[in-house]
Amino acid sequence: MSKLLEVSSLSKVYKVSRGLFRWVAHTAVKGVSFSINESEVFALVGESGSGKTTIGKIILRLEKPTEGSIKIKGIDITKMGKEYTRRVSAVFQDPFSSLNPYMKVRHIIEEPLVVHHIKDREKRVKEVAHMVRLPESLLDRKPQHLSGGQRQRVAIARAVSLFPDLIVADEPTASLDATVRKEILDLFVELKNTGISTLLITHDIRAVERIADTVGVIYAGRLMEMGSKDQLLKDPKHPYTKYLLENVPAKHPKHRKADVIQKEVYKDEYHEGCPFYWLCPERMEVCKESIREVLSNGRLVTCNLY
Ligand SMILES: Nc1ncnc2c1ncn2[C@@H]1O[C@H](COP(=O)(O)OP(=O)(O)OP(=O)(O)O)[C@@H](O)[C@H]1O
Repeated sequence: MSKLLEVSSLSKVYKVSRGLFRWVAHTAVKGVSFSINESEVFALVGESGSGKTTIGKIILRLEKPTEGSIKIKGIDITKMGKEYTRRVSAVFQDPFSSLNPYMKVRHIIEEPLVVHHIKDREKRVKEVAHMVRLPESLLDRKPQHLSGGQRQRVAIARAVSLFPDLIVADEPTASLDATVRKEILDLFVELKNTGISTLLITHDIRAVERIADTVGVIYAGRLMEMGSKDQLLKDPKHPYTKYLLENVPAKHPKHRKADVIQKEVYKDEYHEGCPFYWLCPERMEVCKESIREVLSNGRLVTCNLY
């Protein structure tokens, strides 16, 4: 498989206001590197506030990185013009707010084709509607007359209308019920089989289990572990990955473990040490000061235990 997207040493520091004329630096992403192959579903999984969306936004060129670079097929994305929006598209969590309520579905799907001066648009709209299993009879409706699942199909149809190389899908199923969620997730596998890769951004391990090929686990802006889905789910190495897997929401709340992750750990004081230090059952003194990245056979573990 050949490499499609290469993210190298990506960092993002936000300036956060702390009152009048007072700003503090907040590191949302720190030294993250990974690559996505052609026809691959790469899942970036982590809790709320871990930096997943920020990485997605940087890949979509909606945010600028503080450090690091991103290349698509070897070309730096900052050197690419409008062509980049043809190659990389996005699907967001809430299709209702991301779709124009005043436009008919066919025009929503057609919009990127107009921007890129594509001919034969009517044919292409029908083709992509078929690809995402959106009945043609819905093309003349407006988003408010569709169900949540149908709206997300419209958002995906628009995202694939230019046959991109990559879709950045940020929590694409978070607002859907369980059955529709599975159907929408399976769509990304079908798209993969047509050559479209997906970066799935999610906090949901079950979504990862269902469709990912490769998984990156992110915590407090750092990539803690990365490997194939089987490696990661069957043989997790990092104590944080183990924590995440042990805390996959149980079907009934009374079977869930206590949520021990405290928001206070998202502080910037442990610059060079492990951000999971205070919660890690296997922590060592050295983890306060430094953290080691071990890469072997494409599997990464950012932990002093290895
Ligand atoms: N524009 C911004 N200014 C300042 N801080 C920000 C900004 N955007 C994000 N952050 C902070 O950066 C960190 C990472 O946020 P991000 O949205 O990337 O996390 P996430 O893992 O996607 O979480 P969620 O699933 O809740 O969106 C958080 O601490 C967040 O508060």
